[in-house]
Amino acid sequence: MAKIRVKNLLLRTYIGFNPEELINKQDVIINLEIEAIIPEEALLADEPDGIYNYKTITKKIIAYVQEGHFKLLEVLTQNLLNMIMEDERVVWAKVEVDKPHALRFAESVSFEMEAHR
Ligand SMILES: Nc1nc2c(c(=O)[nH]1)N=C([C@H](O)[C@H](O)COP(=O)(O)OP(=O)(O)OP(=O)(O)O)CN2
Repeated sequence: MAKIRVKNLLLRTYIGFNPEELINKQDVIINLEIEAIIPEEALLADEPDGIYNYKTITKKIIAYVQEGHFKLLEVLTQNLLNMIMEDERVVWAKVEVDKPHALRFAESVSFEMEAHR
């Protein structure tokens, strides 16, 4: 078992339900923690066959976030978590999505959600 961390993935998307948020993209910062099974053969052979490839899930998330429209931060967070858990090799995952300047007097607001098998 191994824990993978993808740190501070900075993307732009439509996030929020205020009128101006529906038409202007904003930054979101995504942090992922993924515990996945590592095949013994991959470790012994130092070969990528059968590994949980962190690039694959990161690219999928980038495309999904950049092409999507989300009114609620919790919906975006939950959908990313669901996407990660679709892979049977993932035993546990945590997703945090940060929305900088979401509130006038706060640096940011974030939602954090986790799931396990
Ligand atoms: N549970 C959630 N609550 C809110 C979400 C959300 O996604 N989940 N989103 C928003 C708004 O989209 C936005 O992030 C903040 O709202 P806003 O009213 O504009 O906040 P301000 O502090 O800027 O409000 P002012 O009245 O201008 O001070 C809200 N809640």
